[in-house]
Amino acid sequence: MSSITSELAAVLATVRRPGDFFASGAIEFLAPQLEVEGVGQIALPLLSTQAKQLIAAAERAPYGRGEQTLVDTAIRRTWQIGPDQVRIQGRGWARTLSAILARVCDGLGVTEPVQAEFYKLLIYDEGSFFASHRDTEKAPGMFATLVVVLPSPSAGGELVVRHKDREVRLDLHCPDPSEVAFGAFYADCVHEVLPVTSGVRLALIYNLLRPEPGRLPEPPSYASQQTRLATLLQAWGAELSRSTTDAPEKLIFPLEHAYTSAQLGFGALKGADAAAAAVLRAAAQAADCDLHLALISVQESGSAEYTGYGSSYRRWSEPDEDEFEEVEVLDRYIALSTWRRPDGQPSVLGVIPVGDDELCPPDALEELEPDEEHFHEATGNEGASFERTYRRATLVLWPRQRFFAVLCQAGVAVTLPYLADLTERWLSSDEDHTSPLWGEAHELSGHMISSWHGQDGYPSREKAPTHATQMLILLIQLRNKSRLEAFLTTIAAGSGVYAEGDNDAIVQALGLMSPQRAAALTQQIITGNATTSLTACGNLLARLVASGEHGRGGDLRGAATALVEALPGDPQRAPAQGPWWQDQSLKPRLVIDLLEALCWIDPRLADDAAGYMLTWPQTYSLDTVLIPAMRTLVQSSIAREPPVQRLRDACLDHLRARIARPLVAPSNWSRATVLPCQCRHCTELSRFLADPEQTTWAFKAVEADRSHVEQTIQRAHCDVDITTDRRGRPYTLVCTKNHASYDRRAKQRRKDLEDVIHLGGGDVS
Ligand SMILES: O=C(O)CCC(=O)C(=O)O
Ligand SMILES: [Fe+2]
Repeated sequence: MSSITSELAAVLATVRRPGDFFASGAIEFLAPQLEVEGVGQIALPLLSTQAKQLIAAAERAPYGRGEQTLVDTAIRRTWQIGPDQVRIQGRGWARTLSAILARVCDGLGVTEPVQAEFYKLLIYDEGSFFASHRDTEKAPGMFATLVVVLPSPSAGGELVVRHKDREVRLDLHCPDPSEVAFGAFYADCVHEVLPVTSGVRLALIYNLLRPEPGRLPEPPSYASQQTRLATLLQAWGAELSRSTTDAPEKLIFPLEHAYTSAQLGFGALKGADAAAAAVLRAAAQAADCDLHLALISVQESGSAEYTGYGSSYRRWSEPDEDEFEEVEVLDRYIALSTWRRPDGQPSVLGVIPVGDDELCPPDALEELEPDEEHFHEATGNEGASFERTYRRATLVLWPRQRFFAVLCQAGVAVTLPYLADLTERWLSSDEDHTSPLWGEAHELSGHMISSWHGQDGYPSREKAPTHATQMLILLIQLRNKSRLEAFLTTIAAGSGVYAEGDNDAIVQALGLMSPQRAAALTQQIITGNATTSLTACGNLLARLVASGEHGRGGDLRGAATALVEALPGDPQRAPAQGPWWQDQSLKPRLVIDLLEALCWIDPRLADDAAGYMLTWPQTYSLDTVLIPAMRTLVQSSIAREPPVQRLRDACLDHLRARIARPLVAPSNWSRATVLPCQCRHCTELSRFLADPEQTTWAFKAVEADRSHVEQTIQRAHCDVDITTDRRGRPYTLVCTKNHASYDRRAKQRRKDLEDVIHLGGGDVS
């Protein structure tokens, strides 16, 4: 058993504090009253005339080197106005600043109180910049710098911040004049302002201080955890790429805080969750893994015990939920859904099942508080039960190269549209099989085939193509012969993958292969499916013959023999019934398809099959199977083939024998009296039936007796119509004799005569 889940969780347990070495963003604001001594009120966005006035009132900004402050426009070229000359007021400004501070503290991971001290106003005109430097501590308690860029049209002037081996480039422009952009970074960061290429960049610089004494905040550093996680993830990925491994397919790390699906997103994680996500994100990147957020939901149900008997005052009220106790969890279902990607793009993933071995740590979901829990009282034959659900946000990882394996866990409802999209893009790219799109489709289809299983439940009534047909059509479009072979082999393996509706696509797929290979695969499909889908298999063979790809007597003989061997015979030895929705009764169409295929492939085999069917008339009923089949076959191209003639003759003999039986209309009202019951009432019924004069019999009796007599009439197919007279109790069953059995026989004879003519048996009347 792989220990990756415990190890990953152990490392992440030490990652508690969120935050990075920088923070940035934009925020809506109400323009402050900005007043500069010697210039007056400044309008925002900044006008170019006022920019000129500001520069006239400003001085060249110096930079610090050691103890000195120097002015050198080769190192720093920008204008500054000191805090004593600048007043920023207005109702909204204090609010804006504290909102900025809250976002900055979040981003830097600072939880203690922070004060922003205005340091200076900077005006960068075209060509202004500030080379790489580190800020000197300008006030006691200073731990970071905050830059607020006010609305003013400009280009260039990005702030580049470096910390250890990382670098970010902050573009603090706000296209919308109702927003200000801000950036902040810890004091130990080296940073620079790139040259402004046009317009003017107007920035307020603040020192961020910790007013209380104590250790200054520092950027959280999880470099060692990150390295350790990356190593763990890399080893896991390598393990998974081996063919035999018990490593989990994905890793699932439940978060601490609760998030609704609307709240779930990488930008909205709180506290330690944000810290874990940030570290995992970097480690995943380094180890070539995908990282997602998702909601895990656990549904449990099981047996419960009623424990509330003690409180007698409740006796007459409904039992209360907390008077139950769980006894045993009997059923548990865990799945992931509501996927969020780090880049905010929509995810193609749907509901994906969770393996027990994927949780980090393995006991992560134990001792959770359920979101919902219900107990149910015991009923007649079932004990008390409970059901409950848990929902949690999680971070989910898998090696990038295993993406398709994970996608397959979402099932064909997700993978088929994905494969269809790849196929369509490949088709319209006009590229060949070396195209990366084709490669992706090849890889995905491989995973799909190896995890393919039969239709769940009974097939829908809709005529939509089955999943197997959709898969075959995509593989045909991709001209991917190896995957087609593999998929046809999966279909051949039985277990409910194959359905008659797939024959069209199967024949098309087989058409891409050599006749020998196609024949071998057909034989496998028939061998694997004939017991459950005989009619479909017969139809497949007939279609294959009709496709004209296969020579007479040749390669299809094996498939044909397999089909003949699978024909049912002795009804005593019929195979066990399949699921209720599968109608396994023999259809005339099977006989038609079978003979059309066999007469072409091997007439001797066709003759064997015909003889076999005549041996088991109970299975191959003349009236419901063979005669209807012959009506079609005598019109077909194989009408003159000996096996067809043989079956036709048998049908004609059967019809003629029945026609020869006398048929006379009854001369009086006496009717057949052989009844399956001799009880008192049925004996009375029998007497009525035998009576040549009596046409109706009124049987006044309680419901049970009436319905018993009614059943006898139905079972014996008596020539009697029944109505119930509801006047007076008990009601009366009114039986009136008719000519039904004579009518039936007369109708049968008309049909028999017609069939004889249809089968070419000549005039027999
Ligand atoms: O203008 C900026 O974005 C940063 C200015 C700066 O680095 C400084 O004043 O020390
Ligand atoms: Fe600076």
